[in-house]
Amino acid sequence: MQAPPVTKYRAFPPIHLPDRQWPSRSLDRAPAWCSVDLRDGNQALAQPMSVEEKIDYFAMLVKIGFKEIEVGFPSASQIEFDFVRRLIDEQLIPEDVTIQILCQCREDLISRSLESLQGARRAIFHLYNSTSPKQRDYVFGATKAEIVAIATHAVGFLKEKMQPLVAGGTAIQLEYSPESFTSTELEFSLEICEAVSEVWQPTPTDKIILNLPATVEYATPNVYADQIEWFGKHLRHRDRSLISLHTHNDRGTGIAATELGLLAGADRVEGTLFGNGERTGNLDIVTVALNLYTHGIHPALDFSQINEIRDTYERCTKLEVPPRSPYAGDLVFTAFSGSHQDAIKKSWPKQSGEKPWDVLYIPIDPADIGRSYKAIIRINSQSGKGGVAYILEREYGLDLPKAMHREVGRLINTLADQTGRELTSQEIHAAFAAEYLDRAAPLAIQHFKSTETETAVRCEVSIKIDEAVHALHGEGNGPIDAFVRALASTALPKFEVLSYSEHSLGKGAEAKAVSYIQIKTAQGQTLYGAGTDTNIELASIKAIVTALNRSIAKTADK
Ligand SMILES: CC(=O)SCCNC(=O)CCNC(=O)[C@H](O)C(C)(C)COP(=O)(O)OP(=O)(O)OC[C@H]1O[C@@H](n2cnc3c(N)ncnc32)[C@H](O)[C@@H]1OP(=O)(O)O
Ligand SMILES: CC(C)C(=O)C(=O)O
Repeated sequence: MQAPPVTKYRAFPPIHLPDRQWPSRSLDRAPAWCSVDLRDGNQALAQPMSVEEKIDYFAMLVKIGFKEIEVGFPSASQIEFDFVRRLIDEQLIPEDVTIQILCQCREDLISRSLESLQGARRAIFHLYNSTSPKQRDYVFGATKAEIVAIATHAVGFLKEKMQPLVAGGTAIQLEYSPESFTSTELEFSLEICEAVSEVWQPTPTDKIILNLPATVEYATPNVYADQIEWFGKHLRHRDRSLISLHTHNDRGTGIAATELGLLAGADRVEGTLFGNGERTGNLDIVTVALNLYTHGIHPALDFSQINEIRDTYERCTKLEVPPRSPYAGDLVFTAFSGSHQDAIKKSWPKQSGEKPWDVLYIPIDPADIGRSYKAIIRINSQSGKGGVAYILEREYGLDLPKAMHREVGRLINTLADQTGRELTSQEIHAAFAAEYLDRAAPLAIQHFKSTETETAVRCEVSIKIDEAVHALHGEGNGPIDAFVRALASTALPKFEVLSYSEHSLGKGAEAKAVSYIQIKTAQGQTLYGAGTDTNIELASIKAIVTALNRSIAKTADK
């Protein structure tokens, strides 16, 4: 970083809006929502979704209740085009849902996009061109007048070329985005939007959508609100326009900017589930919608099964919802700290069905979105290794070493995938025990005894390998080392012990030791075994044996 003074970057200039109204307003209704997951979200994925994944994702968006869904950029690629065709040809678009497509202001792309829409009942045709001084200069090498002409020419071209489609029964609504709006002079954004409207000729019953994007977030959210309020105040035909917000999250305040933009008078919000999108992402619609809900405003989107939604999202995007992501993250309904747990425990019983939600530290009833306060112990195919380790520790006293979490997590995740439902803690423990504690083949320890000599530890071992019993002995710097050396005399795979940890399990006469041992085979495979016994040495020996049994089984599976 540059040493002070920081001259490399400049502050964003404030907006002159002395009579701004938005700071004293409150949100009192849900905006119109438009999901751009399948376009802005998809275009930001290293591996864009397949047509099948897009179909699944679209069905989920419909189920959530989105009435406007930007489904892609059909002139960009065959896959995007084919997806739009499938939606239309297979009649997958419900009556009350409008698809939206994005297109640059270029004739060939407009024509191709219109082709993709043949037979649709309705569509929002979303045209954009970038308007900021830097974009005008670097990307287009064009004057303001030329930038306006790019947009108005495209709108005129669209209006003319869409006539056969319209005559065939497709209703087209125009959305225009002055891309890089927040970095554009407000007067120029207004000028270009009005020029576009002039060509399109919207009416109060057939409005134009003017989408004002924070293409890259450069300023604090209050600046965005000022820009939106300024734009709405100065727009000539406000009653013929819907003002739409489209924020990104470069400074981490995309959600705040959207909420303030709504206070500033916007009608509509574009965003994605869990904020997927370019760079740091788009606005997270889940959060804005549930923020409204927790203020007593129904968002008209249904997130009552948020785990399922997250599951489809993760499967289709190959992204993960971070554990601290509002509402949907694994850990957001989990209190680890004692004072939080105490306050929750005390306030929860005071909650009655009639009263407004008031449980301390939990701003939303987890049940409303299909979650529970014990979310960490709700393990399904979405759950992480931390949750599995937490359950094994909390319910069974098994304090797995951190490095073991990943492989145990994977084991449980596979099981959850296979069952396709949430797993109970008993099922998780049973799966852990079967894999790590009770694996008694092909090796089974029958007898182990160690004795200390003056210089080393010596062990006598009786071990079953497949069905044959072997008597072995070895010497090392401790019982584990001696056992490893004893096994070296057999035909078993060679390995070394990478890590070892143990703790006691239970108290008093019933107490046992549990031991976790990580081995590395000569082939470079690293994996854990675990063992319990009243004898601490034997617990470790059993852990080595299960690690070896697992290794042999995995090698055989390959
Ligand atoms: C902020 C956003 O997210 S906007 C959406 C961005 N999304 C995408 O770009 C995903 C899909 N896009 C694509 O697949 C491709 O960009 C295509 C198919 C649309 C176009 O491909 P190509 O023409 O091969 O390349 P490319 O996008 O680089 O085109 C750049 C040209 O378009 C011009 N251009 C860029 N945006 C626009 C626009 N909105 N309207 C008109 N012209 C534009 C550029 O000035 C440049 O012109 P030049 O060739 O005279 O220098
Ligand atoms: C096309 C526009 C709306 C866009 O995606 C952006 O500016 O981020």
